[in-house]
Amino acid sequence: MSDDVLVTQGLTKRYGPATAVDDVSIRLERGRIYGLIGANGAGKTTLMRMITGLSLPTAGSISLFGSTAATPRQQDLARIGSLIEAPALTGSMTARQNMHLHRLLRGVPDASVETELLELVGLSDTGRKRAADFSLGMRQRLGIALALISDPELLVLDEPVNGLDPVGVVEVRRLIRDLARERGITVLISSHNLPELFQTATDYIIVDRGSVKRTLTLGELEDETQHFLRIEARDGERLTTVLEQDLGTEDFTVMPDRSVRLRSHLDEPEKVLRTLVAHDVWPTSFAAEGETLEGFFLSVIGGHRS
Ligand SMILES: Nc1ncnc2c1ncn2[C@@H]1O[C@H](COP(=O)(O)OP(=O)(O)OP(=O)(O)O)[C@@H](O)[C@H]1O
Repeated sequence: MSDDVLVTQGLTKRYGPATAVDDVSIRLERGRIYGLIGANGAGKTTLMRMITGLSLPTAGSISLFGSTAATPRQQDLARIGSLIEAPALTGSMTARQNMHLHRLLRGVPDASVETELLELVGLSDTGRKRAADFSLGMRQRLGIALALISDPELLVLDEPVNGLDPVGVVEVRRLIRDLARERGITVLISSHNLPELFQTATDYIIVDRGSVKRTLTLGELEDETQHFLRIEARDGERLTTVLEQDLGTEDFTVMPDRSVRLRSHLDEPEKVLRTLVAHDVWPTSFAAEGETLEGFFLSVIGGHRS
C-alpha cells in the first residue's frame, strides 16, 4: 500500500484575474505532520479548502489516499477531518452536546467516541459550561475534537494556534504531536508564524503568493537555523587542538576563512572562552551567530512579510 495520503499536481485557484494558489504540487506521507507556513494572504486557506473539497480547483489535480480519480470522491473526503477558519461550534451548547450533534451529523454509531475525544483534548470536565463561554484555546480544542469524530486519517487544521496564549499554543501543539504518534494520523497544519510551529511539524512547506517556495524536513530546518559560536584565532591549529583536548568537543567545523563554527557549549560561551585563554589561545573574534527561524522564513519568501 502506498504511503501517500495526498498528492496534488499543478493545483491552481484563480479568483478572476487574481491567482490565490498557483501550480502547487505537494505530497503528504502517512503519519507525518506538515507545517504549511506562509504570511497572511499566501494562499494557505484556499489550498486547504480545495484539499478538503470545500472549493473546486481552477486547474490541477488532487489524489487522496492513492485514488486515481480525477477529482476527490466523497468516500475519500470522508476520511479527512478539518478545522478551517472558525470551528463549527454551536455556542449555546456544551462541549458534550456539540460532540453529540456532530456525531449524529456524521453518522458515527459509537457514542463512546464523545467521551474518548473530550478526554483526549482535555475538555471532559467542562460540565454545563456553554461553548460560547469557552476560552479561545478551549474552543480550538473542541474544534479539533469535532474534526476527529469520524476517525479521520488526514487532519487539516487552518491556523489552530492563531490568537492562543502561550499555554494554549503548547497544549494544541502537544495534542497534534500525540495524534500523529499514537493514532498514526497525518496532519496538515497552517500557520503564518514559523517559530510557533517549529518542532511540532516533521516537515515544512513554505508558501508565498500562492506558490510553494521551499519544502524541508525538521532536520533540514534545524540545520538551516543552527546556531554556533564563531571563533577566530591567529593560531588556528592550536585553537582546534584546545577545543578537542581541553574542552572535549569535536562538534565544530573549520570554515574556508579559517574561522571555527562550534556547535556545542552554546549555553556556556564563558566556559569556552575561559578554556581557550587558559591554554593561551586568544581569540581575535568570538561571537554567537546563526539564522533565526524568522530570518530564515523571510529569506525564503524574499524578505517581505505579506
Ligand atoms: N473567495 C475569494 N474571492 C476572491 N479572492 C479570494 C477569495 N478567497 C481568497 N482570496 C484571495 O486569495 C489570496 C489567498 O488567500 P488565503 O485566505 O488563501 O490566504 P491565507 O494564506 O490563508 O491567509 P490568512 O492567513 O490571512 O488567512 C488572498 O489574496 C485573498 O484575498
